[in-house]
Amino acid sequence: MRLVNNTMVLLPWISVVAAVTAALVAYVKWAQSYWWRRGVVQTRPRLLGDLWDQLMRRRTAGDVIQSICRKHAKEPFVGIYNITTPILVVKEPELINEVLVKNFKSFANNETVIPEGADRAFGYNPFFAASHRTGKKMNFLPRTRRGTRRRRRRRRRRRRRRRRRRREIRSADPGEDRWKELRLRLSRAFNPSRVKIAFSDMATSADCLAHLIAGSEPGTSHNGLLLAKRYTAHVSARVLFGIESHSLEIGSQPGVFYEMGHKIFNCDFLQNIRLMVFIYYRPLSKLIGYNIVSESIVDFFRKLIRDSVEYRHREGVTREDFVEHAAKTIMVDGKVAEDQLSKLAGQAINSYVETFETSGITLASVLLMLATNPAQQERVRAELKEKLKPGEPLEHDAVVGLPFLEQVVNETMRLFPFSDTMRRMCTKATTLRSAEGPSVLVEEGTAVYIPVETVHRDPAYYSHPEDFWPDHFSPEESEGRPKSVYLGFGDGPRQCPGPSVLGLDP
Ligand code: HEM
Repeated sequence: MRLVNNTMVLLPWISVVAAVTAALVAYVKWAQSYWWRRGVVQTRPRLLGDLWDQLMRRRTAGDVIQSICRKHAKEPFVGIYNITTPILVVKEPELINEVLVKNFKSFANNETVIPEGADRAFGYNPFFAASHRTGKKMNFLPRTRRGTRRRRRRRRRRRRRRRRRRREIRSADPGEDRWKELRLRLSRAFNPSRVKIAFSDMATSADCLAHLIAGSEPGTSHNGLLLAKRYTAHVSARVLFGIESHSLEIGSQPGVFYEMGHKIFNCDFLQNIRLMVFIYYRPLSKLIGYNIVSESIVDFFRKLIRDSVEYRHREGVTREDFVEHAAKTIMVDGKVAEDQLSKLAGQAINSYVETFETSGITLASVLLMLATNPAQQERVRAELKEKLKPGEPLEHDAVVGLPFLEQVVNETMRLFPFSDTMRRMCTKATTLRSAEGPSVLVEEGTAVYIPVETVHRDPAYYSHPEDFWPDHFSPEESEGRPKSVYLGFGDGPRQCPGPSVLGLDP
């Protein structure tokens, strides 16, 4: 009797929970039919979308998207969902070129934009900076005629969603071309004389690395990733700050520069949560704050800049590098202007990250590929022996003239691209038309993903897609291959400036 009474009391609550759950599921399923409603082939997402495995860190985004693309091999684009947010994955090379290069105006931003000053480090990185927007009001969809009450309600909901999306983009975008300004600053910082000094620093660091390896006990095995990152930490400290970091000294620990670089990407629990929120639910980032890089790292760089600027001012030392640029900005009447220091620390962290992490991982991958492919390693050695004179200092021109080594680096980045998925944001509504297939109207505020790993391993463009085969980049094999199917450094106006600042052809 009591059991029946209890059930009667709970029944309304159970009904409410069941109704709310049903409504929620119905909403999610409706939202996840966005592409289907527009006639675009889409996945059959789970309740939490297609990128759930990436969120749970079970698989990389590149891997998840590659599986989806292979399932829909014939489609020029596929619709997927991050929970309920629609994303368009563009696979056809001509359309990739359209998104990255030809129609840059419509895809001018990366998916993630951090407003200036919102993050103490990444708010100063061109990658996260918004580019110019036209400011015109967009007509997202063709106007439909008067319909039933249900249709009108749907249209109203759609309009509300669009307004929300516009607001989101505008609040992240200060309205000016901040991206252009940051790119310009970067290219000015790396003028030819600056690159010459940087190259001699790299050569000195390479000598230190060679000494470290030669000085180890016979039979010692080295961790390739650790060695590569100790090298890039050494180079970055010299090139950017003119400091001898000791990260390549025999028998010593990797040093504080290595530790700092490591800490930026291996953040603590709280920073990890901020990072997850930042990637998956950005509106919340505005509430809890971006600041993905921890305060202790910013403090380290703040102190480094202050001490270096003061030291150089005291001793009359000049050297064309980041510290010199900092000194021009923050030295006022022989004193450091503290209010500018945090901004410069943010810029320093970005410059450090760009050299330490990307180049370190790429170098480690090259070492791994050469170690596991002795025949290709032999070809690299033969080229080095032929072109470089033993005992002579390493020269920029000599290194640039090593075509097989370049093929090896390109092939490594084909198999292990630093960015396995490039993520752009539609900044101006546009229609993407595939050569022979369907078209899609991409609305402002829709994320467009380029599946780099998928195109890099497409047998239509690479004869040995899953193997390490540097001849993929020989002049004969490269001939006729569409440019957009190799994206080691990206493409278009937002392409990585790294190779060009070093005088290389990206
Ligand atoms: C092997 C080393 C490197 C690799 C593999 C690499 C890779 C990349 C990739 C894939 C992108 C995205 C490009 C796009 O969205 O189209 C990028 C962007 C960028 N890279 Fe690199 N990079 C490397 C080294 C460097 C270096 C040394 C610098 C410093 C000069 C640098 C500065 C940047 C910047 C500032 C961006 C953002 C560009 C923008 O959005 O305008 N990178 N990099």
